[in-house]
Amino acid sequence: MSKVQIRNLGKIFDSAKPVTALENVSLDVKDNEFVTLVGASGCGKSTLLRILGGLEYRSSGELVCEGQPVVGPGAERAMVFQHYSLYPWLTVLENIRFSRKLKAKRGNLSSSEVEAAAGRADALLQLIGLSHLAHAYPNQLSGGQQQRVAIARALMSKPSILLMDEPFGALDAQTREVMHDLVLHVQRIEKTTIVFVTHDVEEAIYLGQRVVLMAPRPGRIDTIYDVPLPAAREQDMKHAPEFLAMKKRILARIRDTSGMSTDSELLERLNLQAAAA
Ligand SMILES: Nc1ncnc2c1ncn2[C@@H]1O[C@H](COP(=O)(O)OP(=O)(O)OP(=O)(O)O)[C@@H](O)[C@H]1O
Repeated sequence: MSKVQIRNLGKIFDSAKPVTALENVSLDVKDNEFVTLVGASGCGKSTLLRILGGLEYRSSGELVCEGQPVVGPGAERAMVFQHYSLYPWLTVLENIRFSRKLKAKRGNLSSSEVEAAAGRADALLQLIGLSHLAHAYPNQLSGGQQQRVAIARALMSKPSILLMDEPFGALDAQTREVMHDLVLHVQRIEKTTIVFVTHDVEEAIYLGQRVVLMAPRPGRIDTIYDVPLPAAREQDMKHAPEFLAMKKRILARIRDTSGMSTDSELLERLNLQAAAA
């Protein structure tokens, strides 16, 4: 069954000069599927994710999550962004528990639910390997550690859909690899459906069961690739011929659809102009 159904979705930003950020986008994301979105800058990846998260209105089309039309943010959908946005005045554990605490304060949680929530926060801390830093503050953590806390915080309300916008964009290559395996592990045990935006084609193939390639002007879906790798990913798979062939194909298609010129004649002209200046 589809967890997310996107039908003929469009988005026009009504600025002085209207921008068609998305046109006629249709996509089904299955239960427990991991879908990655890639594409040239400005093709509407973040806009699509924000619409899925209910943070942005669509201009046209339909969007259904778990059988319900999306009209705003919802507890079944959680978002993780590139910038960790932790509360600096709260400890790691308090950051993770934050949303539950708010609910409890508002009287929306029974005492047994509060207890269960405390247990879940501890379990999430263990899962992300940061139990020893439970009482540290965000400024005492590395970027990778902060992003692990942000992921745990997003998972705290047990969302069935996790929307991730370049979550590892600011991390170094080694930390990213650790984060990739962590997020795959989380998805396996929590059975979360994940839609993940990235600029990094290797990351998109390693994580995704399908890679959705978008193209700009107007933002649209260009090609959907089924990733031909076993479900249980291992870092070595990045060197497999089918992985490398897919990476090459997707990179070439991004270049073709980006609208940016790599034309040698144009570069030559720039060189001549620079020399004449
Ligand atoms: N608030 C806004 N007002 C006007 N135009 C916007 C707004 N947000 C995004 N856009 C435009 O919509 C288009 C899609 O933007 P979006 O950020 O979704 O692309 P993206 O694929 O995520 O880009 P990148 O990979 O560079 O982050 C771009 O042309 C952008 O300039």
